Amino acid sequence: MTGTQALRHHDNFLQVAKSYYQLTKPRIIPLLLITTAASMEIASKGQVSPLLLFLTLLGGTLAAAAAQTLNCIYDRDIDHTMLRTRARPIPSGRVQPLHALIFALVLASLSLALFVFFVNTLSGFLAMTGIAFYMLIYTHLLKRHSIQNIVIGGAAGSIPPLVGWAAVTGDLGWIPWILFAIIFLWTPPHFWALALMIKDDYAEVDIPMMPVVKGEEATSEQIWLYTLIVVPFTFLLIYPLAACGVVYGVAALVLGFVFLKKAWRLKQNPFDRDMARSLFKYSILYMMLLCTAMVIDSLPMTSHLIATIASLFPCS
Ligand code: HEM
Ligand SMILES: CC(C)=CCC/C(C)=C/CC/C(C)=C/COP(=O)(O)OP(=O)(O)O
Repeated sequence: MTGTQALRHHDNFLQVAKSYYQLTKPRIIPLLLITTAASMEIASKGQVSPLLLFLTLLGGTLAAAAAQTLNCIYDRDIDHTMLRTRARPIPSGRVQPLHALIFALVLASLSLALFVFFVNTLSGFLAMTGIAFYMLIYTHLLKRHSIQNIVIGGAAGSIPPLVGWAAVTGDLGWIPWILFAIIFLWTPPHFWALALMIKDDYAEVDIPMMPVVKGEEATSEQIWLYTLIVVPFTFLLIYPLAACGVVYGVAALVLGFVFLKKAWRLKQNPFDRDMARSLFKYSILYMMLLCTAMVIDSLPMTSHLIATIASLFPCS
């Protein structure tokens, strides 16, 4: 092989690797992992073993990547029509659906093996349930047929904290189910804000997303209602569950206030796409910071620090 041929070969390999990477919709995965990590830190009171954390996040990454790849195969027809998704690897012809299917099966098998052999069976079972729910319930049954598609489908994206909790404790309880519910209730404001921005795209492919079927006013009203429920819901982790403390409490209060303010402003201006964009972006920041606060709150160092500060202000 000449030098030029070797270089071309190398470039081709990089292009193929990039296409497979894009099949996994990699930008969404970090937030799924942050919710998993937050749950693990709460479950272990901030003392999760770094190896268990690494293995669980790796297994979660592989499962989420498999789920997204399967979704790319199933939705290749509508992805081809929509502007936002047209350049994805399958609709643009860079990856054959059969090759993508093999890739997804390999990722899912690696994830299951990793969970079962190095973490535990329950976490593996939950991760596989996440893939199955996302594909069968959301992508197949609901996405193209029900206006409640992302409300019910949101359960798939809410499974990662259950995986994290199960990885640490081997079972489930109230706290992980409340984490599940927080993400479940957060999903409609997260997604419908985006759907308001790109309503025309969904209308073109006959996907019954809320803004297409019910219009901007009803959607922004629904966004407001879900935000109104999810923000108070986040405080259940403090009372009665006592899973989080003051750091999380302050974060949930401030972050929740801004979330409500943005949702309220959108309700007042349902046709303003900039406000919808602002709420969509904020929804991601909200979940990221809320989970980060859970992690900080659960670290033993934080409770020591708070105890020290409290001792400086003795009350008689
Ligand atoms: C049924 C539930 C959900 C639906 C339908 C949904 C839908 C979407 C869509 C269509 C996008 C735009 C992606 C793109 O431009 O390619 C997006 C972005 C995003 N979603 Fe969701 N989402 C859901 C749940 C979640 C969950 C549970 C998380 C994580 C906890 C999440 C995290 C993100 C992030 C981080 C982005 C931004 C990606 C970027 O930077 O481009 N989503 N979501
Ligand atoms: C535990 C585990 C493995 C869970 C996996 C759950 C999972 C992959 C959730 C992601 C939800 C999501 C970002 C949906 C995108 O909607 P869409 O597919 O309609 O987006 P699109 O319009 O961009 O294709």
